[in-house]
Amino acid sequence: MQILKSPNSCLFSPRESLASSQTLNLFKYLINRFTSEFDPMELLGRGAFGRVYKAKHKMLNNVYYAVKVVRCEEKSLREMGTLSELLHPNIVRYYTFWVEDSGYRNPELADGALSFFSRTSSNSSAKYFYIQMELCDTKTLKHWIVEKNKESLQDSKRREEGHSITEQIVSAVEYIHSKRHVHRDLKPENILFGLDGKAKIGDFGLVTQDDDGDDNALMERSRERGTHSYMAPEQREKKYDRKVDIFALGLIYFEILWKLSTGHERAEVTELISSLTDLRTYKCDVRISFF
Ligand SMILES: Nc1ncnc2c1ncn2[C@@H]1O[C@H](COP(=O)(O)OP(=O)(O)OP(=O)(O)O)[C@@H](O)[C@H]1O
Repeated sequence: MQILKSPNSCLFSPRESLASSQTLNLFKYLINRFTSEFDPMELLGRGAFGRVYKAKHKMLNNVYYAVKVVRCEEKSLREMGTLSELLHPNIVRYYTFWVEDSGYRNPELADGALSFFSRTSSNSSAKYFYIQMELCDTKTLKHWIVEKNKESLQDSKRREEGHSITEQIVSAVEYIHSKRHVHRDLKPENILFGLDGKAKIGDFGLVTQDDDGDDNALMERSRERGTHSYMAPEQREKKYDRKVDIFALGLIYFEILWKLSTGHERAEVTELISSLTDLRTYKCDVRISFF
């Protein structure tokens, strides 16, 4: 029997050598699952906490995903926990997640040494979540609104498409609330378009639990961030509930259908929606009465 000599002078038979190379591959896979399983193709975007890559699955033909790489923190755990519970055509689909010791970075993908990776590199114990999600278009509802604002407001296509997009978002928010979650950061930038053309709510980084069963109870919450311009007045306080999402939806609906050019127009709309606090519901009659 031929005996192989390993670099560290242990002796391996061919069978042992095969077993050890398989173990090594498994080890490499566990350490670098992202690059073992996927070919990272493109940096799709970066947020305050992470980066999102377009990645091709190595073993599947023409199957692409969005993989978000974020530091392991409570916020990202909350995001994954919620996403894993949700399955809806208008919510960015989550597949799975895993943890690695380092955050992927590739200068060839315009992925410079900026942001959270370099900031955290001094912390050798930092771990990273890799969240495998449905790949969407990089153009969000924000882009859609900016494009439509360049066109005439009389454009009937804006209304037609706008109503369809609104219905899809409302359906997703209803579903999120039915699962007793509050998104808390609804805004056009967080509404993506799937490759199937459907509107999809993403970025569940601020998601929280709604109250347990009592629709009228207001939960005591840590006063958390969100996006100021879409935030319901009560969200700046400690007690609020899912209606904060309906408030943001109301503003988004206005922006989808109308060009809010000035701060004054925006303030008027915000005031109108605030005055409807008690009516904030998904019901069509309220949505129609906005106009
Ligand atoms: N599933 C996806 N498919 C395609 N692009 C995506 C997907 N998810 C995110 N992106 C892109 O990556 C960018 C960064 O997303 P990410 O959720 O990390 O940041 P963010 O929305 O700015 O949130 P944060 O509030 O955490 O900073 C988004 O703006 C979007 O353009």
